[in-house]
Amino acid sequence: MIERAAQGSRERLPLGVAARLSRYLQVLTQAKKMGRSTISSQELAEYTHVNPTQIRRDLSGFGKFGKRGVGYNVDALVSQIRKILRTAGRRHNIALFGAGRLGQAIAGSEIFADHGFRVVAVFDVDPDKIGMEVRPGLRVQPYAEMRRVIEEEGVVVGVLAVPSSVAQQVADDLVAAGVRIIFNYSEALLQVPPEVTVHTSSPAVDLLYALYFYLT
Ligand SMILES: NC(=O)c1ccc[n+]([C@@H]2O[C@H](COP(=O)([O-])OP(=O)(O)OC[C@H]3O[C@@H](n4cnc5c(N)ncnc54)[C@H](O)[C@@H]3O)[C@@H](O)[C@H]2O)c1
Repeated sequence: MIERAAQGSRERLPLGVAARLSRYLQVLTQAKKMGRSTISSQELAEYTHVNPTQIRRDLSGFGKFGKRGVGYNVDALVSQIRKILRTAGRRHNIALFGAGRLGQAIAGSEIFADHGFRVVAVFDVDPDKIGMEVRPGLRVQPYAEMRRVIEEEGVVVGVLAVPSSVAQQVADDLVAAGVRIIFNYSEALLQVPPEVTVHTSSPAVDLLYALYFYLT
């Protein structure tokens, strides 16, 4: 059903559906890394906290991949969901702001590597950090260069690993540079125009969410 609604049109998926598909994709990618070839809707439910009926409904368009008693074929489901989320075969370039403790950890790790995300630029204002190699082949660039680099590299996501006090300014500059997705690690409440999406990552909030399931 979702497949039919999304394929062949530029129509957007409802936010809830897109969010659930992303969660299924996350679990499926982990399962794949662990060498699993099939997964049941019951297991997907346990890992995503989405109820199995909802999962089966969401994935009803993938009927031929879901076999009773066997579950879904992980590879097939990953590629179908990527197609629907329009991430199949695409590379999404990320610019990271702040090369401090968190920024260096992000740049040096593979946390954004799944699903085609790649950190292609890192910016800082601290002269001591500019030029520093955060990953082989990736050096910290001066913040003043952000606009030019964003255009040249086709950056679509800005990740904020800067102090909260400067996060709004960086967000404003990103919006002015045409970036429409901001992943915010700082605690600042960011004001952005409606066409811009801000995702704030907070381990404490994620833990609260986990606690909610534990307590009920
Ligand atoms: N959500 C999380 O999981 C999580 C975890 C750790 C830290 N944080 C937050 O991430 C942010 C960074 O934390 P940290 O420990 O790495 O701090 P840090 O002080 O080590 O690093 C911050 C870096 O930002 C740079 N910076 C300052 N202004 C800038 C600007 N305008 N443009 C680009 N770079 C700029 C600084 O020079 C510094 O290198 C903080 O807001 C912190 O609260 C979030």
